[in-house]
Parts: sequence; C-alpha cells; structure tokens
Amino acid sequence: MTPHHSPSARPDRASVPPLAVAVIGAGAIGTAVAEALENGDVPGARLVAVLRSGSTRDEVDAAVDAADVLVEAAGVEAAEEFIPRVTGAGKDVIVCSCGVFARHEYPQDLIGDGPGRVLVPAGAVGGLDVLAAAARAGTDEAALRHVTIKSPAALGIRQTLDTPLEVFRGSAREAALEFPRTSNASVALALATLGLDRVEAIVVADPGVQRTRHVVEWESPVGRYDMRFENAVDPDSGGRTSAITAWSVAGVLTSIRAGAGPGVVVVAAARPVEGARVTP
Ligand SMILES: NC(=O)C1=CN([C@@H]2O[C@H](COP(=O)(O)OP(=O)(O)OC[C@H]3O[C@@H](n4cnc5c(N)ncnc54)[C@H](OP(=O)(O)O)[C@@H]3O)[C@@H](O)[C@H]2O)C=CC1
Ligand SMILES: O=C([O-])CC(=O)C(=O)O
Repeated sequence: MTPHHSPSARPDRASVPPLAVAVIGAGAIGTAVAEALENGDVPGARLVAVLRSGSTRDEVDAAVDAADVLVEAAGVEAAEEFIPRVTGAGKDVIVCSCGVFARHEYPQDLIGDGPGRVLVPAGAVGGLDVLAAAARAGTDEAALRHVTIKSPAALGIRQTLDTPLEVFRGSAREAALEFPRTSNASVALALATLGLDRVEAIVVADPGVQRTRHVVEWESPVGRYDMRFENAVDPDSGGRTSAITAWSVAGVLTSIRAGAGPGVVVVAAARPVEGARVTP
C-alpha cells in the first residue's frame, strides 16, 4: 500500500524545542533523573532546575515557570504541596510519591481542576500496560495482588530477623498509609487498574535479600499474569529505592516528548529508537 502522507502533514519534530524539566528533590531518584537529563540520556528533554527542601519560594516559583513538566521525587508531604500548585499552574507533574493519593478519597480531590496533569510512572515495577488493558476489559471478576519484599532496614524494621516476616497485608491504600516511603508501586498498580481499595498489598521483610523483589499477580476472565521483578537498589537510598525508578521517570519524559505513552515503542526517522542510548 502506498503511504498517503504528504511531507507537509508531518510535524517537523526536529524544530520542537526540548522539553524543559524541573526536578523536585535531590535524593536517590531526583539526582539520578537530573544526571540522566544532563548526560543526554533523555532524548529531547533538558534540565532547567533542581529544587531541594531548602529552596526558597522564589526558586520554586521560577522553577515552575521555567518548566514544561516537573518531576516530584521528594516524598508524600512534598507531593501533597506540589501537585495542586503545579497542576494549577497548567504544568504536568510526574509523581513518584503517588502514595499521596492514599490520603484522598479520589485523586481529583488533590489534583483539583488542573489544567495540568499528574503522570504516575510505573516506577519500581512494570507491566502496567497489560494490567491497564486487562482492567479495561472488565474489573468485576478481577483481582490484583502486589507483594513487596525488601530488607528489614529498607522497611524501617529494627527487629533482628532470621527468616522472612510478613509485616503487612491489606489494601494498597492501607499499605501506602502505613509504609509511605515504600508502597508507591502498590498505589501505581492500583491507579492503573482496580483502585486503591481493591488491590491487595503484602509487605515482607526478608533479612536475606540484597535486591528488592516485587511480585505482581493478576487474575480476571481476560487473562492471568504473574510478573516478578528483582531490582538493584539505589546505593544512595539506604536500600529502600529500586534504581529502575529513575529510569522509569526518564521513560515517561521521553514519551511526553514523543507524544506517546510508555508501553508504546516509538520508532521514528531521524530519532533514536526508544530506550536506545543517545550518542552525543
Ligand atoms: N513510584 C515508585 O515506584 C517509587 C517511589 N519512590 C518514592 O519516591 C520519592 C523519592 O524517593 P528517593 O529519591 O528514594 O527519596 P530520598 O529520601 O532519597 O530523596 C528525597 C529528597 O527530597 C527532598 N525533599 C523533601 N521535601 C522536599 C521539598 N518540599 N522540596 C524539595 N525537595 C524536598 C529531600 O531533602 P531533605 O533530605 O533535605 O528533606 C531528599 O533529598 C519517595 O517518596 C519514595 O517513597 C521510591 C521508590 C519507588
Ligand atoms: O523502590 C521500590 O522498590 C518500591 C518503593 O520503594 C515504593 O514503591 O515506594
């Protein structure tokens, strides 16, 4: 079949200015995202600001003004403060601390009327594309379970353990309220599928793990999925944060620039294939 695009119908992507990104939080994820931007690992995006807990009001205002999109990597208190501030200014915010939504009956209660949007990265887990598709096919008979297995220290468990211990079982909402620093992945899975009150979250402290493990199990009439992730942890996070999270954020930024969501492999002329390293 002959393609019938006229060259003029195609957007001239080369002329699109780079996406201006401000990062909120200079901890494990924020630093890794900022470095990825500075090293050219996020095609079509550039770093315009990094906000720290001590940043002044003027610095915050300037970063929100300068950015097309902000990356929140600063914790649920900062997410609570920044989400309405950024979306109200008409900018999008990629929220790593999506567990903040556990504090609100509906996400809209925090986001308000926008016009900016909240974008939740897959973060430490994956497969949100297939799970969201399965949820779209029907949720009445669907069930989703997420098991997080971390070192006791990463979960703030001081007790000395010889064997793995289940320290929590409940809904994703309850997990995020009890373990706000380590249950964001449960909330991301829930937001993509069945909501915060119908996803079962289990947290296990395992003294034997060097890497964080996530097990995601979905069952519904459309399919059964069993996904396992074994993540290296960011050395700057006290064993808490999976290093893949920052790269998931980088993937979202690349997708914004490409105009297609994560889970879509964008292949375009004169641009690197998604995921490919950019040679400067
Ligand atoms: N979605 C997911 O899958 C995952 C989400 N996360 C979440 O992402 C968030 C970031 O994680 P991580 O980088 O490991 O955390 P870190 O604790 O390493 O870094 C957080 C940083 O944010 C800073 N900060 C706190 N409040 C503010 C503020 N108001 N403005 C600007 N900076 C602020 C802190 O500074 P200071 O120390 O001075 O307070 C700190 O440097 C956490 O909420 C974490 O739970 C983590 C892993 C996976
Ligand atoms: O980094 C991880 O493995 C997961 C995590 O802390 C979170 O979901 O908040």
